[in-house]
Amino acid sequence: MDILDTTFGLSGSNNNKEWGGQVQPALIVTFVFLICLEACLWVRNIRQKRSPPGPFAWPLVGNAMQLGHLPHLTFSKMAQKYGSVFQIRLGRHDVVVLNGESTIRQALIKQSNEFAGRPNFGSFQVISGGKSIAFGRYTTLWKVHRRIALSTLRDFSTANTQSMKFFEEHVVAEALDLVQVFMRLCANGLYIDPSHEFTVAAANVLCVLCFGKRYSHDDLEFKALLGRINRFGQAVGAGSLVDAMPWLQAFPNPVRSVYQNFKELNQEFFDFVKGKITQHRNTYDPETTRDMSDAFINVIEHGAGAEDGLTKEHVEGTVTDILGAGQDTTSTALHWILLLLLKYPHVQTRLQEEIDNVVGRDRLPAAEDKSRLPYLEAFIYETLRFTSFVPVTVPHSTTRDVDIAGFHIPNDTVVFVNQWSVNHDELKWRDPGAFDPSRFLDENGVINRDLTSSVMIFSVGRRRCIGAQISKLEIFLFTAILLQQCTFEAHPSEKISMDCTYGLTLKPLPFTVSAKLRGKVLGLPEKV
Ligand code: HEM
Repeated sequence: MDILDTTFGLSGSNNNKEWGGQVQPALIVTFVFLICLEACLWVRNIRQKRSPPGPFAWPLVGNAMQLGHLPHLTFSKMAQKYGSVFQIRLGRHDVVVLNGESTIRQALIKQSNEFAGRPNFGSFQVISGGKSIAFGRYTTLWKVHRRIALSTLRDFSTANTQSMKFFEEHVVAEALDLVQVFMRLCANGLYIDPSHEFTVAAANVLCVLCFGKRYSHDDLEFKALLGRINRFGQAVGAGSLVDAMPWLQAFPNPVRSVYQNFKELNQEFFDFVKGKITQHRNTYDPETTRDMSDAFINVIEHGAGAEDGLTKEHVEGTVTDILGAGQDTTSTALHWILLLLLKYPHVQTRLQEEIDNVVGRDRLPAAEDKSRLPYLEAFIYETLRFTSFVPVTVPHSTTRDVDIAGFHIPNDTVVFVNQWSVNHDELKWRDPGAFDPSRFLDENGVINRDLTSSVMIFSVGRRRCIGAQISKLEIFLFTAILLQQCTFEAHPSEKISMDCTYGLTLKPLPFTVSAKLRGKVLGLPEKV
């Protein structure tokens, strides 16, 4: 014990004192050297005027400590100082941040190939068994993979009248089930936290598409799985920090624990999907396509995908991606919608009046009613704009040396796209910090399509979300049906807060709601 104390202990060791005497000045000299080096590089970049400007980056951490709890807000402030294209440093990576509609469109649409990459982050390899579309690098194989995912998703949703009807029926069934769950849980005026119910509803729409199966709101195994997906968005940031600063893995710290957790939850989620795909393979019949898993097995393992070089693992990767990317985002959207209905009861009343006038009380709202419900559409767009709940896209990277706004960006530079800055640009939106659905309507109540297409939440260009169309339809149907059937009331003693938790998606803080039936519930169509 004595030996251990004198060899490794902090006090009473002559060795340590000797080392301390040599190491401390050495550390100080190294640190000063690094600062000088950083300063020289920073000044050189500014002089050259070729690299985008940006704040001074500290050795080792760069600007990581300056981003704060809501980085999109920090980026928007920095853009006011440095311009719409600026550069920060995160650990060992230079990161270019793009802000504002014209700059982002210039990069992601006009120079779409150059900005379509994803950084070569180790943490991205952990996702969807390393075969993710959303986190995959921009290669020829990736393009085939994405094309198959997008066309299969369309075949099962919006490709034609028949697929649209199929998709709509499932969403309507899920929305009506949600009404019944709300009625059961809110009986006798009880207030409930709706987050789990929205998560299950959004996940079920995708599970029906992918596995031909939906789950009960009380299914414990499904509940645990969804909890993992929900934590994904929060934990993915820790992965990126570890990629930027690998030394964070060397000692116990909160980022290291979150990253460890991130790896585990990805593995568990991937294993769940793998089990489902195995069941599909065991009962696969090339003559009958039961659901999207069958369709992916068909095209990837037995069709064009295999010829192009896709493997069996791409089937699991695709389904994991679709469930992961689609569930959390859509349920978060529904969550914000409900919170805003509670905060602005007069908006809720106006929406119900519009639905009652156009649809009535004898049938359910349908997709084809959309064009005759402009205030509802305006309300949904304003929710997407105002909350901007995917404030920054998945990180992009450049695929070759490229120039933008007069600045030179080398190949393989990490690029952050600040969608929030587009939706809150004071030059574009009157009073962007106010929630006002009417901003999208002209004096005759007609929706302004130029404005709605300026709302940026699904990104644009080669990496644009593949689920944009189905989630817009889903959000429309859920909102219309819930509002036609129920009135939602906030807890009288609860302050309605717009504060949120930060991750890949911004989520409202927990709140409670009471739902009251407005009349008789219309009949449930047949469910899977
Ligand atoms: C309101 C709902 C949704 C929002 C706000 C949303 C938003 C986004 C955003 C911002 C991206 C990143 C784009 C970029 O990096 O530039 C993305 C990518 C993606 N989303 Fe969505 N999404 C939603 C729903 C869905 C749904 C329902 C699905 C699947 C059915 C889906 C599948 C994907 C996939 C596969 C990608 C990766 C695309 C790529 O890297 O090429 N998303 N989404």
